Amino acid sequence: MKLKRSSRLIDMTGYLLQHPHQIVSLSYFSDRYASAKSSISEDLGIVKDNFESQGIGRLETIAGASGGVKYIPFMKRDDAEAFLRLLSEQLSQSDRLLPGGYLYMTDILGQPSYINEIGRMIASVYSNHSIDVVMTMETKGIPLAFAAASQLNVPVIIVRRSIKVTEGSTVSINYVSGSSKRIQTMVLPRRSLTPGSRVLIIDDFMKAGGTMKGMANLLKEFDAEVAGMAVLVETKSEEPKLVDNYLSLLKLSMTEQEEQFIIEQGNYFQYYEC
Ligand SMILES: O=P(O)(O)OC[C@H]1C[C@H](OP(=O)(O)OP(=O)(O)O)[C@H](O)[C@@H]1O
Repeated sequence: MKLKRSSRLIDMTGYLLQHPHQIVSLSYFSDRYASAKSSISEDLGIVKDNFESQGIGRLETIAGASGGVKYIPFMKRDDAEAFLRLLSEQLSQSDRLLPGGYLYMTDILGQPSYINEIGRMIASVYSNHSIDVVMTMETKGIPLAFAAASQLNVPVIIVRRSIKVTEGSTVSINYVSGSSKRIQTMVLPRRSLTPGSRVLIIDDFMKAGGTMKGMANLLKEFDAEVAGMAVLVETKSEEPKLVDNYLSLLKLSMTEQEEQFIIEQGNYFQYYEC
């Protein structure tokens, strides 16, 4: 369809935002808008400048016959800090503290506007880590995993607590979740991962880190590698954690009697590169 430049720019922006981490050729846009590649190239320059000035992300150019442009979602630091302040304020409501040092977050995990921003923050850190798959443990980590995976344009695999007849042959391991101090089981269908896959592990909450460690150990059974670990909230207690090199957006600190708590910034910005 032949469009004037302003309409092309709007449609092109929408298309790129809906196809993160995917190479889109100039020929595709040239055909889509019945416009010369030189015009498309100028359009993409305008979109690129706007993405970067607005902190929406980056537009990478890939040369060669199979080249084109690729939209890389990226949240600029000011926006990330502002969002963490908002999230921290929400999670600091006094009635959120649960027995056992947990935090009630189910409402946040069910709110797409929050989940999408958290996904974008995590994807901003791992956009150039060659992630093949995002992995999480049922249940509360699932929305976070999908939000990050959609921004990274990779699939999600979900670790289950028990064998499901609907998932074919499976690999299972036992682990100790520091939270419960009980031996628990992790199960993943054998066909979930190919050897050598680079996996980003995501969860909503980390206490002792046993769940994250279990998922990292499960990957060894598939000859896959941990390319990153990210949690929304970690606890300040239960140090040292059972895993290292994980990213947390927020940190929960409690008084001795576990009656009062504060939400602090996690270690996110140690991993964040402008
Ligand atoms: O760091 P750890 O000491 O291992 O604890 C973190 C676990 C515990 C909690 O899961 P649960 O609330 O037990 O399970 P679900 O996500 O299904 O609600 C959380 O979602 C992490 O997966």
